[in-house]
Amino acid sequence: MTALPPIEAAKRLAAYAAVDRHVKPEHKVIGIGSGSTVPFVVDRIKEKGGNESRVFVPTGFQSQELIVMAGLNLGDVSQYPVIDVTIDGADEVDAHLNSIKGGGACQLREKVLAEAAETWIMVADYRKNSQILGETWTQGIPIEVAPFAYVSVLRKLAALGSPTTPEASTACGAQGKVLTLRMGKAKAGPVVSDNGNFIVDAPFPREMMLKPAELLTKIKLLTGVVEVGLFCNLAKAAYFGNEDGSVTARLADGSVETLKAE
Ligand SMILES: O=C(CO)[C@H](O)[C@H](O)COP(=O)(O)O
Repeated sequence: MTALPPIEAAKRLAAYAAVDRHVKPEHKVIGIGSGSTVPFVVDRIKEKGGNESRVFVPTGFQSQELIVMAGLNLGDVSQYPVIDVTIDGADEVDAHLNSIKGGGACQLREKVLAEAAETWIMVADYRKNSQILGETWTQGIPIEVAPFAYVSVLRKLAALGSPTTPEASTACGAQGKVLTLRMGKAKAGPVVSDNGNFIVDAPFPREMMLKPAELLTKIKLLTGVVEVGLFCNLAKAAYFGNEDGSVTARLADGSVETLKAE
């Protein structure tokens, strides 16, 4: 196997373990998530073969390109509303398999494919394996917002408790991060999602992050919010590649397995 930098190697370990466990020969419709871990998922699926009679459904532009470049059959969730298994990355996963997603601004399509899947699996490196959301992913919950409503949504998120000054953020345990409209890196102006919407990153007080499903409901009810990057009660398992070459598998029933390095 090619030598990779440690974090990339950890991502690959997680992705390979998840494919080996959850993509079964009888699975014909497979969801492919977004981010930098997912290319290893596609590599493994390609390597294992048997894909001629399968269809792969992407969560966004990046995964669509991955599927096409790998020579796999591309499908759409409107053609395949029931997916056998979707494997996706995550920005942080808590002790109960709730997660923050949307670091790549794909959370709307990612959630549609997570909910469409009989089995939804997360893959990540060890840095994402957390107890409480917001511990390591400090920039806030990614929220997809209708562009014309973003100022109104920012005001409502602030009223809900998302801090707008570093002082308030530090005081409430949100690690100094503030409510922000996500801006492009090589583009003037805001990040625009694959669906033409803006992304707001909203940190919340630690006590609110302890109850992610409750927080998700509150944010989702704000007019102008399209989707929230909190994924609660959806995952069957999460796989984390570790620095020592092992993989930690955390399952929905709370059990934890360590898959030893080969
Ligand atoms: O939610 C996502 C994109 O919206 C990604 O799955 C998440 O950001 C994880 O990415 P990576 O595998 O690069 O850590």
